Amino acid sequence: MAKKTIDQTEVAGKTVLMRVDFNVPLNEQNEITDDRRIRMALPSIRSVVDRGGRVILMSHLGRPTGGAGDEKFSLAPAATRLGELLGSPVHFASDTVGEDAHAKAAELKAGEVLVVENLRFNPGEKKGDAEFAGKLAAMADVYCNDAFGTCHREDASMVAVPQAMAGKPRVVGHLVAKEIQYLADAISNPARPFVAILGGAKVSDKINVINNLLGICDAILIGGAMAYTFSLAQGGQVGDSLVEKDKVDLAKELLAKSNGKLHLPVDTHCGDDFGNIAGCNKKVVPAGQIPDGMEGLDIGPETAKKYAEIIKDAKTVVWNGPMGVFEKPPMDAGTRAVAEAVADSDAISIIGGGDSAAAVEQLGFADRVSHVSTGGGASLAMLEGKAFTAVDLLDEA
Ligand SMILES: Nc1ncnc2c1ncn2[C@@H]1O[C@H](COP(=O)(O)OP(=O)(O)O)[C@@H](O)[C@H]1O
Ligand SMILES: O=C(OP(=O)(O)O)[C@H](O)COP(=O)(O)O
Ligand SMILES: [Mg+2]
Repeated sequence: MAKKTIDQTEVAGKTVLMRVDFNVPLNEQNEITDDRRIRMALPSIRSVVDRGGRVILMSHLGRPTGGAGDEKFSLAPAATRLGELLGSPVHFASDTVGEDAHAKAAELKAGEVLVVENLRFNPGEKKGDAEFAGKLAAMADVYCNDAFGTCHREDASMVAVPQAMAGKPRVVGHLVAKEIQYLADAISNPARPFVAILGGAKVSDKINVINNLLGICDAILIGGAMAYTFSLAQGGQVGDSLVEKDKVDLAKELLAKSNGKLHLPVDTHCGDDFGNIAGCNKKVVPAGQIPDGMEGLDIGPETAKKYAEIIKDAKTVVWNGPMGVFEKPPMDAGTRAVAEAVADSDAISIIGGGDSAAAVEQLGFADRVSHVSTGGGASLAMLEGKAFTAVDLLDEA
């Protein structure tokens, strides 16, 4: 059923608390390397600003642990970038529900925007804590969810906050409405062969979706760090590669029921210093033969060729997660080769995820795919047919 949108909501003189996904990729200098997630939130923000509403934006960024070094997860660079894109200054509060946020929210004038600091600096966010949610909810008259990349999460800002705002308008933003519509249409009756490509670093999250994808897709191509958990499951050597030991049994089960659908790398490009990829010792080895002291950083050239052959015949492709550490050449080669194969194919192609979107943009393929989605985990959840609690609880149109 269609959800009520921000455009259908009276906002003049009101404060709109908008959940966005400003979890943008940052480089080592803390500069935003891809601002797509901010740009894609502009229509909803402008919709409120242009009609004389006040906007309070909240988001997470990264996965802060509550320890030293968390400063690098500040949303301040995202707020600055938003101001540049809007062409007007944006206020920034150095806390989320503390004194600074309250003072700045109270001073906010019609047509102005306030970004509060990273939601995940508060332990209550991941826990879905009602007290934390209540403090956010009390700041506004309207709730808007425009955080497509986070719609598969049940964090406080996604679920407990709109629950605490029952009785007030709780609506979807442009981006969420548009992404859900596009993905639902593309995957409800996919042209076949239907190929899923899975990579990236969030192995423990994303390995869980493979079970359902085996029943939906014709081929699943594995790259990124997930490959090494499968290598371990096959008794291979993974050196210092990123692995999820407690997912090895699941990987074994998935291999046993794969029915030839699950495709694993045949070779791996590895290196001996993640912190200095350009300058370290590197070599291509057969999959499952990564020496001690080295770690897998990309799929090898034979794997890229094998995957390109499968992609060539695909009619639908959904891709989440880079094939390697694409930010650091030469470990961009696998992601580039797969992106090229997807761009050259005549398949409907959807590439989703904060980092995957950055990869296709930086490698120059964004204009040659059907849809670049702001959500990785979120688009996979849609592909699995999972419902989003964070959207279901919003008002019907
Ligand atoms: N072999 C690997 N080892 C470590 N990190 C990897 C490897 N392959 C890819 N990555 C990293 O995965 C990250 C993206 O993962 P993820 O967040 O799951 O994807 P997305 O944002 O597209 O959903 C990238 O920053 C990339 O450097
Ligand atoms: O970047 C995100 O997802 P993605 O890496 O799957 O695209 C979202 O902001 C969700 O972040 P989370 O996976 O830390 O909850
Ligand atoms: Mg990511």
